[in-house]
Amino acid sequence: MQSEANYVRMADNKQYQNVPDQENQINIQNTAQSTQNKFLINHSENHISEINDNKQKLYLNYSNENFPFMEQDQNGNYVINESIYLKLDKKEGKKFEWKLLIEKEKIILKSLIDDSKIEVNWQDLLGASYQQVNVGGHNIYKLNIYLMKKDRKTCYVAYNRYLSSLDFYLETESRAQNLTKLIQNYARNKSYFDQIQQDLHQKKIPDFPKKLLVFINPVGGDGSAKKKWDKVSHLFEHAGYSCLLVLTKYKDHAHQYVNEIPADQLLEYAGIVTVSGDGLPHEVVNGLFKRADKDLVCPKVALGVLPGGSGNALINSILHEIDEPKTIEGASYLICKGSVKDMDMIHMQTKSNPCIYSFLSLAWAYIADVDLNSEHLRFLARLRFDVMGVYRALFQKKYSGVLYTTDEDLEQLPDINQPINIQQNRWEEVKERSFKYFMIMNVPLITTKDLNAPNAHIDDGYIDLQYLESSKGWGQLVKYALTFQSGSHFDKKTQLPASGQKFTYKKVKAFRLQSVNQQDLGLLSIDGESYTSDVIQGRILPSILKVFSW
Ligand SMILES: Nc1ncnc2c1ncn2[C@@H]1O[C@H](COP(=O)(O)OP(=O)(O)OP(=O)(O)O)[C@@H](O)[C@H]1O
Repeated sequence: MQSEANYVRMADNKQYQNVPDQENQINIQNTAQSTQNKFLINHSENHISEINDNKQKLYLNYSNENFPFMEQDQNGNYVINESIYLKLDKKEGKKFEWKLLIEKEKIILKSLIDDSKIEVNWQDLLGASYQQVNVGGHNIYKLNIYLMKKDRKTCYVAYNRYLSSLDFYLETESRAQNLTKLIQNYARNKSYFDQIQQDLHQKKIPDFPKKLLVFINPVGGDGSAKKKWDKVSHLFEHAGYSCLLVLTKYKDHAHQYVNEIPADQLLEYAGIVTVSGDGLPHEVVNGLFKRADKDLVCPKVALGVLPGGSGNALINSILHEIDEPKTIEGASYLICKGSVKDMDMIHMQTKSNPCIYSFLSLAWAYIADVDLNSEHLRFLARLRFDVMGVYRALFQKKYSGVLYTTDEDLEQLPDINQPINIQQNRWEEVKERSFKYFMIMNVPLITTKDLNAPNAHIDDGYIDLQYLESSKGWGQLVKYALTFQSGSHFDKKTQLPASGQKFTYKKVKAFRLQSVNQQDLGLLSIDGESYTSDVIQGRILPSILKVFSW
């Protein structure tokens, strides 16, 4: 598979290479020349006494060793002894000694000279790297601790995650390397804190699974997915990941790739990332779940999405649910943190396609029309949905179909070639057979920003169903079209359709939609991809897909 792919392998552990730091070298040298002996601190001479405030804390100590070690305090808690660092004030050329404490929720850097203290919440910690720098003729090691704090530059701009770094200096490479690994491990997984003691006891800091398989769709959205990746790839390096990039060459390339790659190779990856709209993750998920060994690989490989297309509903729904910035930096940060969550999917079925895995939605009638008939407006990026949405709300169509739903858990879908047996599984049939709007949702957002299903959650075990029968009148679709983008078609308190809205809203476990006359139902959009059939049915598969989230 790999020889066919147009791939670029990023340098593994690039951050470990020696990178001369010209700026610092010049600034530091002025003072270091005169204070050379003092500058390179002798760790054993500067041993700092233990700090014990009865909290569970880790104190790093490198004295006489290149490896931090731990010991038990008088309360029986394990502590890792303190270490000494230099922080250099570039402007004034001063040097400061600092120590590093790692706690379960945060890293604390304390100055030994004054009361200065820097606290980094685990939640904002991205990773670390080190480089060799030459200071006053001595090679020392610059350690960068990377943070990505949630912030807004001005009140007019939405929140984003911004990269910053804290720079410290260490005397030996093995100290810098060990500490880099330790911080990268801890940044990815808070519970690594509990394991640090054991690792240090055995003088071994493990490498975490740090390979990602990244698919980039060069033709998705406005065609800028590769540029978008280039803008954030350094964040993945700072977090310690190495990435195999695959630029997709044709539709279904990613599907085929993940479907055919041998399991042992696939399991080397902590996750699969797409830089695209929703089409490429749809391919990846279907390629993965249609593998014969899906029960082995799917629980171990997580899906991450970087918004790089015109419809980015999946990643924006995930970010929406955890209140993270809906930006490529926010999405990158989410993947870098490495936490994984179980998400629901819907197993959908048409007569010609017995198994379609959907993580987003099924649109028919108005929305399918807007989504799929706006392909010729692709040059407008996400604006294409707005332009087509207004047009179709003004010039409305009616769509015929028979709709069945049930809120009972189904072990499997009914035989698609047989009529639904209403007596079984509490199936209900909707009386009216003409609709203007029909939407099945598994996530809250229908596009990059439209909050169509504010009460749908990625792991609630239900399908959100909304539909509007034709008998409800022309004005109802216009009212719906004007409000569904903001989510104000729902009452926030009751979580039911807002006053004046006449669409039907239900949480169901399974559905079937079939044509009244054996003809095609018309356009069906599953996760934004086009399908046609005279019947489509689906059931919820709770918590089956691993996605990067917390
Ligand atoms: N190299 C390629 N050439 C043609 N089509 C491709 C290629 N790579 C991926 N595709 C297909 O492009 C379609 C759109 O992809 P993607 O979701 O990334 O972009 P998008 O513009 O946001 O579209 P969507 O409307 O689905 O959100 C998908 O169906 C995908 O299978």
